[in-house]
Amino acid sequence: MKISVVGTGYVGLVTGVCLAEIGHDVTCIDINENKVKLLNSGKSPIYEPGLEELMVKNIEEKRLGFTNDLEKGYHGAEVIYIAVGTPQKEDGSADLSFVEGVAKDIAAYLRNDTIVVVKSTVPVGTNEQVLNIINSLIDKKYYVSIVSNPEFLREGSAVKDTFNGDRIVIGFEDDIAGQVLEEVNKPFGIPIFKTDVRSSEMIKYASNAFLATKISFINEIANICEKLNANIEDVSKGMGLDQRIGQHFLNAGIGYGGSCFPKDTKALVQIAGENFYDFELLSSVIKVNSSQQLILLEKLRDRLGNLRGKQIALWGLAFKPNTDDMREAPSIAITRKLIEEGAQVLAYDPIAIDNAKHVLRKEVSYANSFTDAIKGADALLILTEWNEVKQFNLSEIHEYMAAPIIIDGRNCFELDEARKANVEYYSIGRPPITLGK
Ligand SMILES: NC(=O)C1=CN([C@@H]2O[C@H](COP(=O)(O)OP(=O)(O)OC[C@H]3O[C@@H](n4cnc5c(N)ncnc54)[C@H](O)[C@@H]3O)[C@@H](O)[C@H]2O)C=CC1
Ligand SMILES: O=C(O)[C@H]1O[C@H](OP(=O)(O)OP(=O)(O)OC[C@H]2O[C@@H](n3ccc(=O)[nH]c3=O)[C@H](O)[C@@H]2O)[C@H](O)[C@@H](O)[C@@H]1O
Repeated sequence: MKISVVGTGYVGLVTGVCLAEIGHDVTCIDINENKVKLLNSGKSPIYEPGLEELMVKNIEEKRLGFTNDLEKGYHGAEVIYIAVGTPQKEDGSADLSFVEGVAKDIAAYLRNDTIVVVKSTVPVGTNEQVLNIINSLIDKKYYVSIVSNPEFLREGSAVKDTFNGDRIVIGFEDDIAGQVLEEVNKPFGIPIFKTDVRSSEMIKYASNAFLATKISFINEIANICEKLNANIEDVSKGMGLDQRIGQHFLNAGIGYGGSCFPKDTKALVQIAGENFYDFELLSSVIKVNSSQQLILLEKLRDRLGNLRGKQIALWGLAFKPNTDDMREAPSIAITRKLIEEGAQVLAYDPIAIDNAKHVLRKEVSYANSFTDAIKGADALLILTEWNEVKQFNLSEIHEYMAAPIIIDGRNCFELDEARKANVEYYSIGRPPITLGK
């Protein structure tokens, strides 16, 4: 099938590459010329395990191309995927200007019947709006139908998720369009859940909101565990063994970040509000997450007192491991506060430093390695659970820090390990390890 994918961000690029891999003839369109140049030279603009290799393979096998020439990009497409951003506006609602812009572009270049698939995360009713925009602008001899196909991939495992997802959701009113999308996706071998367009749009927001709720819930349980000297790791495991609860997304930490949970939870509260419904539970989830992002600082102040002039090392800046994405990373709020309180911050992240430089306060300095960051530090804060962090031999920390104080926002180490390594270790929802204990 001849497919065009509009937007080559985390979702569009992965979708385009994976659709090519299952045999479709794919053209990816982006208005960002630099991105397209990079992509055409076989380089991925984002860090995503396995993506670049698969991309190069499909370019070589002539099933995948990139362009910023809209006429060429849209020409002859039987299916057009919209995968552009839907960022958060100031009031929390979703900014649909990119999606609407693409709808106008599609109308301007349409020369055949087409199925438009909305992959971007959009408020209920947006698919209808997109179809109305296109239909109001095109020659009536062309027939356009719309299919909602929300995306559930996670950054850092996007390619793997695309080939191994739990479900593919397609929402449609036009049965033929639904059948075509089912055919397009069949080679993935993933169960396909069919529904109407509005329910499909809601499935995406409800799924992200539910996952965010799990995280804020377990973080509050962790905070209570700390007061009661219980251990959140065991509490999560014990809860997760109940299949009705499930073991996933019960890792306590410094809260969720990233390009989607923060914006999609806020957008859903906004959508509910516009329809005269106060989504109290989700509003609390968001509030809990904001406080949780700063919980390490409370622990740091408890231990060091005033932070003025203190040298603080940070391990990890990205909102999660295996990605260079810094959007809404907890490190942004944490570094802002540290700088405001007069601390000197030296940070290391294996992948995200280039992006971090654009969003963190300019006072933050960057190290060349994890160990470089902790040399002479008064305390270490762990913000991202990179494998290199989890595999670090804690006993070696004495070579770099005279009196190691570690405040771990991602529970990377077993308490016993910290005890044996003779370090002071404060984590989330677990008893502290203080020297001699
Ligand atoms: N990042 C993620 O892990 C996930 C994102 N989503 C949703 O997918 C959508 C896309 O997200 P990302 O890929 O993160 O966005 P992104 O911001 O990384 O990429 C969007 C791309 O669209 C391009 N673009 C904007 N207007 C255009 C136009 N008129 N024509 C062609 N290209 C255009 C931009 O240049 C950019 O390269 C959002 O709605 C997001 O909520 C859904 C699931 C996962
Ligand atoms: O809509 C989206 O963009 C995507 O949002 C999330 O994916 P992503 O943001 O890439 O990453 P997650 O692995 O879900 O992690 C999100 C945040 O939650 C945090 N998290 C996750 C799980 C957990 O148990 N505890 C926890 O604090 C992570 O550290 C991270 O900051 C969803 O998992 C995807 O299904 C969805 O497609």
